[in-house]
Amino acid sequence: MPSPTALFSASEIRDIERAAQTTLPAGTLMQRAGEAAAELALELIQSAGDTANVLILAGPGNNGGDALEAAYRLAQGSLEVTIVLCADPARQPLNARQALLRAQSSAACFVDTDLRDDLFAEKWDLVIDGLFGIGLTRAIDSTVRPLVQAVNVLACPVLSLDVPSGLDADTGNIVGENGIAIRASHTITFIGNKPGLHTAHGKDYAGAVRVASLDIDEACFIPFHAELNDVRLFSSHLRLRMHNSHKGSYGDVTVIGGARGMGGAAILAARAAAKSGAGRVYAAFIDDAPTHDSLQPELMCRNAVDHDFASGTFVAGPGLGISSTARNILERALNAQVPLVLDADALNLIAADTKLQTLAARHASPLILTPHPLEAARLLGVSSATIQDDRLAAARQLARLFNATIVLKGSGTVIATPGDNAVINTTGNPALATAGTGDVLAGMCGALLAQGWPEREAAVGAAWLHGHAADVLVEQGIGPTGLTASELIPAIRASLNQLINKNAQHGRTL
Ligand SMILES: NC(=O)C1=CN([C@@H]2O[C@H](COP(=O)(O)OP(=O)(O)OC[C@H]3O[C@@H](n4cnc5c(N)ncnc54)[C@H](OP(=O)(O)O)[C@@H]3O)[C@@H](O)[C@H]2O)[C@@H](O)CC1
Ligand SMILES: Nc1ncnc2c1ncn2[C@@H]1O[C@H](COP(=O)(O)OP(=O)(O)O)[C@@H](O)[C@H]1O
Ligand SMILES: [K+]
Repeated sequence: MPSPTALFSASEIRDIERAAQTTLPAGTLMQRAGEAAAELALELIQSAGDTANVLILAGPGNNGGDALEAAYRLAQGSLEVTIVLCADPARQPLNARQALLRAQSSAACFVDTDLRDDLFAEKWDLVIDGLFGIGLTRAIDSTVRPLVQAVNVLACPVLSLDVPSGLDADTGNIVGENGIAIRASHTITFIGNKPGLHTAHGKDYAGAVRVASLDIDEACFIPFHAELNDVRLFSSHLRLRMHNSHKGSYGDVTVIGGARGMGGAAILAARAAAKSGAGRVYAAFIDDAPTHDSLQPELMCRNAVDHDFASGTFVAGPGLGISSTARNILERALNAQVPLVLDADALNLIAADTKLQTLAARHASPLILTPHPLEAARLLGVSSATIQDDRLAAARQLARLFNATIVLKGSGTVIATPGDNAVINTTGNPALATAGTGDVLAGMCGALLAQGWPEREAAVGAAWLHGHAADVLVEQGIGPTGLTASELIPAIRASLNQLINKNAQHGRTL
């Protein structure tokens, strides 16, 4: 078993599969996949009793073979198993053809796809989707499309095998132009976990993901290049405070931003930095600075032009604007050899200015960039659709270009650092889709850098905590609708303290 958080591309899965097959009798992996799928199916229909009605859709390739193996097993008991075979048996791969023969020998009932209307008038307790897996190369065509549409409006659980049919396992996008995909409530994915189940459309289409490694020998697993976020990735920095410490022990953060009309963005980032543990926080405003933040008077508010850029950690961008003053202040920050987080308009200014690009790429201290897809698109000179087409590739490309840690935000935030595995964040939800939550994330990254966390751990830890705080708030009924960025900040503080306390060894600072 590889690490439970490892993610593999479809081509890596095929390599592992090939290595495993050399030592196993033909059809073994498919039989194991069918067995694991049948096991989960039984869990999902537990409440429906022994006579539950299960509809199984089997496609033309090995994914269909997995479905037929599952059908064969489920039909051994008292369940009503109905199979729709969307394949010409003469063209099935050998193992899938064997699986068909076994399913045909069972009590499962085969129905014709033409009987679709009757089919979907039935009440199903579970649908198993084995139409297509990682072999889908083009949009699901008109023969299967109506079946997918019909499944997607059913109220029962839908279990996809390996990947929801129609979803790209590498990118989380729908395969092909005008493609369509099954929206599953559960996905059982084989051999190893896949990035496309966790980013872009992945979470919406895959539902709850379970990995069945099919008992493949550990030696067949190749090193992985992407992984799911996990507290273990940053836990060594979740340290209790030394008693003999002072504000200088936890670093200074300066947020540069807050141009006229956008002062709130800088304040949100600064408040988030303070509540994520920075020792001192400055809010350096591009235009007129307020005397203070009356809700958070600890913040030191001042005009950016008067600020000293020689030391501390900087978060440039929240509400920065794109004025020439903003540009010149940003240049000063890029020239200073200080840890730096770049967000929002700092990224837009850099995208439009080759000198700033060079300065950013040459920045010798820790550097984190936190673009959303449109900002990433501007930095790479492409459209945001191109970024979303392959979020992992885009984040990795930006990491190489700027020799920095990139946090490509959105559903399944991707964190990429040169020379290291890309990480897909697992926490967070659409409550975060509201103005200002990105400013909060940038402030958090700054605070963790200021407390001495390395850039990758700061980015990965900030993304995890930011999402976790939103998850906790939604559980409490504060969101998803109407959660505000301000409300997120105290929840982040609570999550951070909980993690630190949980991680502390018998109250000792290690
Ligand atoms: N091998 C093993 O040991 C194991 C494999 N495993 C399982 O195998 C899955 C991969 O199987 P796979 O490679 O056969 O591909 P799969 O996803 O079934 O689809 C390919 C078929 O679809 C067809 N097709 C493609 N696009 C189409 C379209 N738009 N519309 C219509 N047809 C289209 C394509 O036809 P063609 O492109 O040749 O015309 C071909 O017939 C994997 O996800 C996992 O579930 C597990 O059992 C573990 C062990
Ligand atoms: N659907 C979602 N699921 C998870 N996280 C999300 C979702 N939508 C937005 N977020 C998170 O919310 C934040 C939004 O940041 P951003 O778009 O920069 O907003 P703003 O600039 O208004 O602060 C990011 O951290 C992003 O990952
Ligand atoms: K499938």
